[in-house]
Amino acid sequence: MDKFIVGGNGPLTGEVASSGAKNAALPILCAALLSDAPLHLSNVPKLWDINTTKKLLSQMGVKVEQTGEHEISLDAKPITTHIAPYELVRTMRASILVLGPLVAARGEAHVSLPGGCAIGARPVDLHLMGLKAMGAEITLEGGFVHAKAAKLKGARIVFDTVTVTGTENLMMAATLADGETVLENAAREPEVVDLAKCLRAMGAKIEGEGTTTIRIQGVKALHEASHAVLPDRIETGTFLVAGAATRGKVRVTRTDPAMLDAVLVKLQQAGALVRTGTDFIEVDMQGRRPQAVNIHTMPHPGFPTDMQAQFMAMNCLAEGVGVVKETIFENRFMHAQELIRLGAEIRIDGHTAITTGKDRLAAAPIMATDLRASAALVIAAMMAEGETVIDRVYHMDRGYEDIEGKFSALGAKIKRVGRQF
Ligand SMILES: CC(=O)N[C@H]1[C@@H](OP(=O)(O)OP(=O)(O)OC[C@H]2O[C@@H](n3ccc(=O)[nH]c3=O)[C@H](O)[C@@H]2O)O[C@H](CO)[C@@H](O)[C@@H]1O
Ligand SMILES: C=C(OP(=O)(O)O)C(=O)O
Repeated sequence: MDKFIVGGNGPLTGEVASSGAKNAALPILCAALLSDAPLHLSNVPKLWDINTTKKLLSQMGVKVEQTGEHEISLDAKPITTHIAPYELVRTMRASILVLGPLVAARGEAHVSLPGGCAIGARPVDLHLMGLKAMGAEITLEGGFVHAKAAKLKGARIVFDTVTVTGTENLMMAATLADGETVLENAAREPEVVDLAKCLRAMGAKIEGEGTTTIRIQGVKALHEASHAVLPDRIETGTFLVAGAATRGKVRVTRTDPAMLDAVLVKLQQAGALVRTGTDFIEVDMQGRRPQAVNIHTMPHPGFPTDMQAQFMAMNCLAEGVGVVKETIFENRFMHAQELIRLGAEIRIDGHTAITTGKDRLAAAPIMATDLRASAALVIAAMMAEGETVIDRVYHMDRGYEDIEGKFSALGAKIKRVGRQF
């Protein structure tokens, strides 16, 4: 199993380019199932989750062709099966995103239930509730969701909780339903907007993405299209926090500052000078120690749960006390125990983590428990004295392209041991 060896270093400085967004690319790859015509994608990041999705679609009979380093063309015409097996789904929860497109376009889907994961229970009841409202017959058996519908019907669906992949699944399903579907209390994440943009390029009729009400008029069929995946705001935010935590100056290019409003406010509160242009963001700590910040995770445009762990890492060596409240997932503090192994002072009280900034952290063997926890541990290890060994970095490979290459370009001492990705 791969490990990272991370040496403590001074301020990170320099420039890195953002890759395409994992959380936009995954639903967009699944959208290919909606059509018998090819879908050509660019700016697709090189990640394990993308490989898993390619495998999942290929084993269904979809023709998946890597046409360039970051380009993929898909053709779902030759599809032979509508089964998403447990072996693939258990390694990537986002596999549930094949459910809506399969029922809508192929009339049937057998998708393994994803189950819980390191950050929480993560049920998919709202995905199923929406498909039922659209007329699908749903049964659960042997750990699988079986969904059937000769033709889905438009419906008004009110989410009682904001769900990103739930919104995406039902938006995709609705593109081919009879009549109008209205999604109320829909997720407003930029990745939902990017999916709508891709679906529209395929011929779907969608309005209101990026607001809490999305209207979809079903069409008979979708056609050939091309789409460039939007930049990864969480990857961008991770490099910016690493810059701030190490008292450095980091610029991330090929990004969009408008997607990171809540994160940039927190970086400013931490004491960073933040400069933005149309496609870059720069943080500059001017050598200063960061101030601890308080975080309250919320659906977009609130502070993203996927940035919570990285800010907690920064708070460990910051000036003062930082209170982090996690409201999206019930178990997203696994990184805290590992940060404590590096000498951090963190008290967990239910869904709140209270960090008191220390003067120093020191290296220790630690273990990554999920994707963003891994990023937090790398940031903390860069601030710790000595060489930290981080185990189970396969979590990080799920969602960060060439993470050690990009951190090294900023001056980090990070080395992978074991198999290369
Ligand atoms: C592939 C992808 O895009 N993953 C993102 C997506 O995950 P994902 O789409 O799985 O997260 P959701 O937005 O669905 O989850 C939000 C909350 O809703 C609950 N819920 C969700 C669905 C459901 O049917 N019932 C239910 O109760 C969840 O348990 C959670 O408490 O959004 C999360 C929240 O921004 C991010 O952390 C993930 O990175
Ligand atoms: C939680 C995440 O991803 P997933 O929903 O794929 O587990 C994430 O991207 O931080």
